[in-house]
Amino acid sequence: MISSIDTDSILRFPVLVGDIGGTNARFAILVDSYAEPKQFPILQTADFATIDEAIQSAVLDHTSIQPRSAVLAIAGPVDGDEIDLTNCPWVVKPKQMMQTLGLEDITVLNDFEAQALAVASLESEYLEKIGGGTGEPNGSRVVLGPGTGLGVAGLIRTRQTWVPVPGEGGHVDFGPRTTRDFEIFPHIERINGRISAEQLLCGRGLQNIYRAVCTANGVTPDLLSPAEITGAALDGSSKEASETLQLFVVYLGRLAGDFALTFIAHGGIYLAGGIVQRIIPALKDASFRAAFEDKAPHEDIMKTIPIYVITHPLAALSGLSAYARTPSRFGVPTEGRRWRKGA
Ligand SMILES: Nc1ncnc2c1ncn2[C@@H]1O[C@H](COP(=O)(O)OP(=O)(O)OP(=O)(O)O)[C@@H](O)[C@H]1O
Repeated sequence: MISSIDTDSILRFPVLVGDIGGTNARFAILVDSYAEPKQFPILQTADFATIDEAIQSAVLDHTSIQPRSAVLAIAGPVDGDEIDLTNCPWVVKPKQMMQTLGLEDITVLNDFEAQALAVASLESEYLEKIGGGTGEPNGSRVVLGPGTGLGVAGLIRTRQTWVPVPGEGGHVDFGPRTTRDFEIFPHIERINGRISAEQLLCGRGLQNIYRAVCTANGVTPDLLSPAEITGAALDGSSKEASETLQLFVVYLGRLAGDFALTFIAHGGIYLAGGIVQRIIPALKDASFRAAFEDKAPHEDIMKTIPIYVITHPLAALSGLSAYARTPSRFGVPTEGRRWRKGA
């Protein structure tokens, strides 16, 4: 019987850890509790028909180590024995994976829980601080990651353990505030009539803001990908791209401030994913922290809360590895998300 906070949590080594996103999947094997993870090259989910095939040919065929356990983080809700990924056709079928891949024990978590586990365990060398504030070591933390979508998770400390709080915070409503916002927002694409934070704060969000800025200015958009937009903003070659990045940073600051208030996150706000790592100079602009702190009547609290960009290239894998080594350090409920041979 598996209890809701798993007391029988020890994982048998070797442990396969995997961070499976919409576009990329990253895997590593932990041979024992002390060894550094053995990493495998990042693979594109589109290159493999199934996750079983990907693990077999990109991991198991390249090592003599046979993992006994697996901890996998996926972008999508973990419900039932067949788990669909949100932005990818793979279906995770733990019972089948035990047979095809020789695993005895499989735990499936949400990708932002994995980011939260990373926040609880990363060394300071992988954190770049943006502005002031001093984190309280045991204070609540929030991780926000604009990537293919927008992920949000909380992390709270209770009874000597870190408890990740997964959620769907990327889908909260996001409204205009400044005069300029009111000019731009009518041109932002809506989903069922509404603008959620994810419509603005992810790769697609950069494109949405850019197109809306171009429409508001009466110019034809000529930059296509999120990378082109941030590239043209950072090298100053496009006025609309520059404004897009400024707005992106301000909107991210506002939303981060809202979640900091929600959790009273004295432990800090942690920004995850590939986009923030690429726009650190823009996040260092005073407008980002100003938007974060602009939360009357709580500006004084906001000033004390630190913000960090996670610079670790494989942060989620590092969080999963920390969990696999000592699951009891973390309050991760595994009921309905852990499959064991013979259980
Ligand atoms: N230089 C860049 N500037 C802005 N956005 C970028 C840049 N390079 C890539 N992107 C966008 O970042 C998003 C992917 O984010 P990220 O690299 O964090 O991946 P992810 O969401 O973790 O991916 P996966 O779903 O595969 O895990 C895509 O929308 C992509 O277009």
